[in-house]
Amino acid sequence: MSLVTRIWGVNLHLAVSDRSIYSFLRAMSAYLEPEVTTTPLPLPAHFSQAEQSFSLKKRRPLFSSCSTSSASPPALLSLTLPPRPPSKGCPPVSRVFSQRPPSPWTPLSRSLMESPPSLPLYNPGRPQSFFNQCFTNLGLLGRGSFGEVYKVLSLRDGRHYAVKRSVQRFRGAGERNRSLREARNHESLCPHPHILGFVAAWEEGGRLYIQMELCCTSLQLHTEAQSTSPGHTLNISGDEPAAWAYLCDLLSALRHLHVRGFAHLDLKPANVFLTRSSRLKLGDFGLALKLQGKGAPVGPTGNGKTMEKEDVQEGDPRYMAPELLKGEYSPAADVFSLGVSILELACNMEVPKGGEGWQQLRRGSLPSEFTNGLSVELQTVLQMMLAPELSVRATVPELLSLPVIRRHMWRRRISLLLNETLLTLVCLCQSMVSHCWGLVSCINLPLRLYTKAPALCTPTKESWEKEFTLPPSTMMHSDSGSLEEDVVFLPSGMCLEHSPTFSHRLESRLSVGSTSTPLPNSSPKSPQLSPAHIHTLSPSLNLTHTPSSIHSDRSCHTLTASPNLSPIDTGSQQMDTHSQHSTSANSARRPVRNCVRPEPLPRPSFEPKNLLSLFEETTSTLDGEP
Ligand SMILES: Nc1ncnc2c1ncn2[C@@H]1O[C@H](COP(=O)(O)OP(=O)(O)OP(=O)(O)O)[C@@H](O)[C@H]1O
Ligand SMILES: [Mg+2]
Ligand SMILES: [Mg+2]
Repeated sequence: MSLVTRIWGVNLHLAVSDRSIYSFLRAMSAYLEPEVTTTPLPLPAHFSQAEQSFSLKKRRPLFSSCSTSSASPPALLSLTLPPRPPSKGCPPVSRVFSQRPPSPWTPLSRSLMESPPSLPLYNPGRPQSFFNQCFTNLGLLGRGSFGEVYKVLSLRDGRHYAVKRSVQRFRGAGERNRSLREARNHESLCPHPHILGFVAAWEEGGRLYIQMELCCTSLQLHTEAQSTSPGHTLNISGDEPAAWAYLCDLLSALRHLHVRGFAHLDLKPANVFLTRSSRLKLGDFGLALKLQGKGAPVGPTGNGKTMEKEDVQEGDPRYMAPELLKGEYSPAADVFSLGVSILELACNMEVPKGGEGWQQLRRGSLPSEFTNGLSVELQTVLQMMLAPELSVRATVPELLSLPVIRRHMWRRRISLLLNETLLTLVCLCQSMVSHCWGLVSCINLPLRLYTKAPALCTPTKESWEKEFTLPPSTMMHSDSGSLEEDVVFLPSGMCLEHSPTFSHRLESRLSVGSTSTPLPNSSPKSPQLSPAHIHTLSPSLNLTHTPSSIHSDRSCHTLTASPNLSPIDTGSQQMDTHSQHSTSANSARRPVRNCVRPEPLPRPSFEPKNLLSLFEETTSTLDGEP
């Protein structure tokens, strides 16, 4: 068959036997030909592989912050955008940091400026970083294009938080200012029940650190976990009631932002977080913009003052409002992004990154094959939010005044109130149980002293640090971070990941001593450290249960070190793993059970013991000693 097609004004005569060439050329000419009725929008910079149409959500490997232990780095990375391209116009990193600069700690938030941590918690004279002195790292929660987020235990107040650290060091003043703006914006937007809590921010070693409220997971991971859960069938009808609830929470967050003159500009399910009571919190203010004048749009259609181009960065193209491509920044962009997010969640569909599907959404036409299953009310609200014209698109106050939204808002408030009350009651019960457990431990103590059993102990932070402090000759000065920085992000257990270069550094660190057992998983590509590996690493390493695990379903081991620990035999190791799994729900509240013992003594198991068994075990152990 002969086909005549016109590309860039040139008529091509083709003998087409392959339909795919034909459809490709048609798609190309449809995109390139200027005589189409509506001019297609230019594509955002991130578009490399454009999805041509709408599709159901694909199943992805499950990864949630509540199951970080099973997440491999590739699975995690597949959920995130590619790293941002290196900024132009600044000297190479090696020149900026050729001489390793001292890493002074600079508080950025009001909270830290007004009450910085004092001695003995933080001592600036010590070689450890501020982070390392004030927090225990419990694992990686997630990674975005800008930062890595870790779950931490604050040694100041004993609570758990999330700490976000910028992946790259600032390359120039512009980048630093942009990064610091995230912290400033976040701080000025808190507190609000639907904004992720901000605690503190500081700068150290050319990186930004933001300490914030710890959430269970992101909305993106939550919905993916639900769609991959057993028994869940992949269908067009998503979860409309949940979509209404999400809409209510996020409209409330957006109202708060917009009233304060901010636009988020990166609203998407990955930047929305879920608390244990399933309350949604908007986070990641990396692209948030303080608009000139309350709610005034920025750009050509705004108040005449256009933002400097480098001040504004491109967000995720899937959720991006069409006018952002023309440089018009306003709160209306957030309404569009919220509309796309709700469409995705309500219809369980894959939002197109580009191509015809992307263009179609920006022309205001919803994919009827997906939206037909939704109620008319939700379809109408989505149409109002996804209107391509700024003047037609509904504002947040307009949406909040709709009777259907007001109705759902009430329902949502009541359901959150119930959830949170229930959760408080559960927490109360848990703390009562743990108090009872504490009493039992107190009764055990005199008996242990009497029988001269080794006291239960967890190596102190000081001993841990001592063990992990290398001789100066072995300190590494690579561009990706000093050894000290990796120790800052030292994984505290089997359930966490390392920064990509961590494992081989740990290996070299361990091989400095008498042990030279290599880490089986120590390649930067597979940096996860299994408990079995940790057990076989070195006689100086031991695993202890700590009572500080946050998620009861994920009892974390803590990698600790002590000078005179004995190697752990495989049997007890298996038993540990077993007991950890079988009693994971209780492990968070259980006192530390494994002990530092002299070499010949067998290591006690982690199983809960009563007074009698403890007495018997101790006496038999002492009897067996030479
Ligand atoms: N407070 C938190 N609690 C639990 N998990 C979190 C928290 N903050 C971030 N995360 C996890 O870390 C991931 C990355 O965080 P965040 O979005 O703040 O990083 P980012 O680099 O700014 O991302 P982006 O590429 O969107 O700019 C989130 O998608 C989420 O999975
Ligand atoms: Mg993000
Ligand atoms: Mg961000």
